[in-house]
This record gives sequence, structure tokens and C-alpha cells, in this order.
Amino acid sequence: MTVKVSIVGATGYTGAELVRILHSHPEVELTALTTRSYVDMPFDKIYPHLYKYNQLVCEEMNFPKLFENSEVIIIALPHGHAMPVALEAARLGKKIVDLGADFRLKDYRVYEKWYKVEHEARKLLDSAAYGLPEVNRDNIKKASLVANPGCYPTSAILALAPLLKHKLIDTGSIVIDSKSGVSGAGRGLALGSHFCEVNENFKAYNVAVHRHTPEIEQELSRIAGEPITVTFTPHLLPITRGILSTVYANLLDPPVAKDRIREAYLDYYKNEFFVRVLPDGTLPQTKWVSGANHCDIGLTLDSRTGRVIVTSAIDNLVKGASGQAVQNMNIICGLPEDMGLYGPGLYP
Ligand SMILES: NC(=O)C1=CN([C@@H]2O[C@H](COP(=O)(O)OP(=O)(O)OC[C@H]3O[C@@H](n4cnc5c(N)ncnc54)[C@H](OP(=O)(O)O)[C@@H]3O)[C@@H](O)[C@H]2O)C=CC1
Ligand SMILES: CC(=O)N[C@@H](CCC(=O)OP(=O)(O)O)C(=O)O
Repeated sequence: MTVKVSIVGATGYTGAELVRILHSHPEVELTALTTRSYVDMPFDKIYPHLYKYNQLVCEEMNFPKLFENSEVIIIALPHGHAMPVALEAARLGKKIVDLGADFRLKDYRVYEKWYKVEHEARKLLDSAAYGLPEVNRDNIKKASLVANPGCYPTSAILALAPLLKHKLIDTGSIVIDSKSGVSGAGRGLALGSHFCEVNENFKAYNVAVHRHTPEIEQELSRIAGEPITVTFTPHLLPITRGILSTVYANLLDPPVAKDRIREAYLDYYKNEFFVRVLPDGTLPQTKWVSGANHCDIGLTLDSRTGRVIVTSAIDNLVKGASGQAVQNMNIICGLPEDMGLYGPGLYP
């Protein structure tokens, strides 16, 4: 069964990563790659690492032609731009995976408050599934529109889900301290991602106001069955790929929790190939997941303070974006979930 797939906004970093991954996917035929700035240019001219792999030429986004020859549309546009595409795709009964933020927040008022954009496709919000398969697979299976999670939320939610499910922590005490590589900011030119601004530098940004905060809180609240607020602080690391999140929470009952924490993680992720709970004493590193669809998790109990410290590592472009999008595409198309995604990262 070959699935015909178009990528809208293919010329960004996540688009290029989608093309790379999908070229080795045995059941996918890429039918169109759309662009705003590179119309009629061969894709491998924009991304020469794909020379001899890709024969497609970039085209303008053109309704309804784009959809005629595709069963699945993967949208890799900046937030605010996916809504008209999703409306048209939904009207034509196509399956959609959106990498941006337009369908992640269930309440359009929360979206409009944090993203400062009017939601033009509110009628699709109820049917959109939040695309974190390890916590929401049953809903994704039934969906035609999947909202792929943000990169930071993927690392934070996977780090916290077992603690909340098993009610092991004081839910008011969660602090998420995340560090991202620069590709998280996309390919567009911006002062903050210039070499001289980033190289040999390290900084926090958007402290207490980052747009991923409501997304993390929405999903953690769903898992916990009660409203959760978190402190979330992102940082910019002078590396290309990778996110390392360090998550702190107070244990409800430190002596009891000591034995139960590892058990809770091993149980929650027992059937999850892409989430690797590392052996006791081993802590994740971004290099171990670079290029791979894994989220690695390390557990530490600080018995002196009564806190659990969870570290998680992902590649922001793979499990944090394009790999997870392919995982979701596999689920909604009834394909094996790891198809095209199996394999460890690059090391060193
Ligand atoms: N980078 C990451 O690690 C992650 C990104 N995401 C999300 O995925 C989406 C894509 O991100 P990324 O690939 O990094 O972004 P890039 O900035 O690298 O690429 C953006 C793409 O969107 C197109 N585009 C930009 N502005 C417009 C516009 N006004 N109208 C139409 N097309 C436009 C660009 O086209 P052209 O090149 O032709 O101008 C390009 O194809 C975003 O929503 C982002 O938030 C999610 C998780 C992680
Ligand atoms: C390093 C860096 O700049 N990261 C980006 C990640 C945003 C992202 O991917 O956002 P959405 O998918 O939610 O739009 C940021 O902090 O804005």
C-alpha cells in the first residue's frame, strides 16, 4: 500500500528533514513539495545533501491541484498559516499532520492569547488529535487531523507523564528547564540565530512567557486529571540539533517513591520503542538521539531535597518535529508505527 504524501512548506528545516526521512520510507511516494520563495527550483538544489535522492521540483501551494494527487498533507509552515490549508484539506477528506501550533491548543481563546493570531479554523479544533503517540495513540488512530506537538512540549511531557499518571509528585511544584539547539528556530534569517550571537554563548529566553507553556499545561492536565501549571524556561544552546530538558518536582512521599519511580516509567513506556528509559545511573545526552526518533529519559532521586530530577533528550527536528510527524502519519494510515523511522542516531 503506497501512500501519496505532499509537504506544504517543504523548504524549511523540518520540511527538509521530512523529505530525508520519507525518501527511505518503503510505503510513501512524495508527490509535491511546496514553497513560497523557491518556485520551480529542484529541491536538491536547495538541499544538496538530497542530491540523487530527490527528483521533485518545488511548486507553489495551489488548491485544489495540490490535493488531487495526495492522500496525506504534511504542513510545515509557521503558525498562523496552516489553518486555510487544513480547512481545504479537510473539505476534500484528506489526512493532515500539522507541525505548527495551529491545532495543538483545544481552546481557541488560549491560542489567540498566546499566539496573537485569530483562529480561522475553530471548527476543526474538536476533531484534531494532539500528536504525541506515547500518551494519545487511541485518539490519533481515529483522527484525520493530527496536531504534531512542539519540540519542547515533546521533551517535557514525555519526562513527566509517568509521574503524573502514578500520582507521585506535588503537581504544584513542577519546574521544566529546557535547552535547545538553534535549528529549533527554523531556517529563516533572524538576528538571534546568527553565528556570532549563538557561538560560545548560552542564554535563557522568553522566560515565563514562552508559547509552549499552555501546550505543556494542557497535556499534563489531561494526563493528571487536574489543572496543572508549570514553570518553563527555555534556553538557546550553541549546537545545531537537540533538546535537553531537566525537570524538577517534589515527591509526595519520598521514601515510598524511591522504589516506585523507575517502576512507574518502565511500566508507562513498556511498549514504546521510541521512548528509552535509560538504566539507573545513565543520563541522556543530545548526541545519543541526534538523527533518531527517540526520546531518552534519565531518572535521579535527590533524597536530600525530596525531589525527583528527570532529564530527557530528543532531536528537535526528529522526535521533536518531522520524525514524530511520520510516526503520526504511519498511525493514521494504518502502517507500522516505526516504518521509515527505525534506527539509532548518529554518534559522535
Ligand atoms: N525547527 C524545529 O525544530 C521545529 C519546528 N516546528 C514547527 O514546524 C513548522 C516549520 O518549522 P521550520 O521548518 O523550522 O521553519 P522554517 O522557517 O525553516 O521553514 C518555514 C517554511 O514555511 C514557509 N513559509 C514561511 N513563511 C511563509 C508564509 N508567510 N507563507 C507561506 N509559506 C511560508 C517557508 O517557505 P519558503 O522557504 O519558500 O519561504 C518554509 O518552507 C513551524 O510551525 C515550527 O514552529 C515544530 C517543532 C520543532
Ligand atoms: C530554539 C528556538 O527558537 N526554538 C523555537 C521553538 C519553537 C517551535 O518549534 O515552535 P512551534 O512549533 O510551537 O511553532 C522557539 O523557542 O520559538
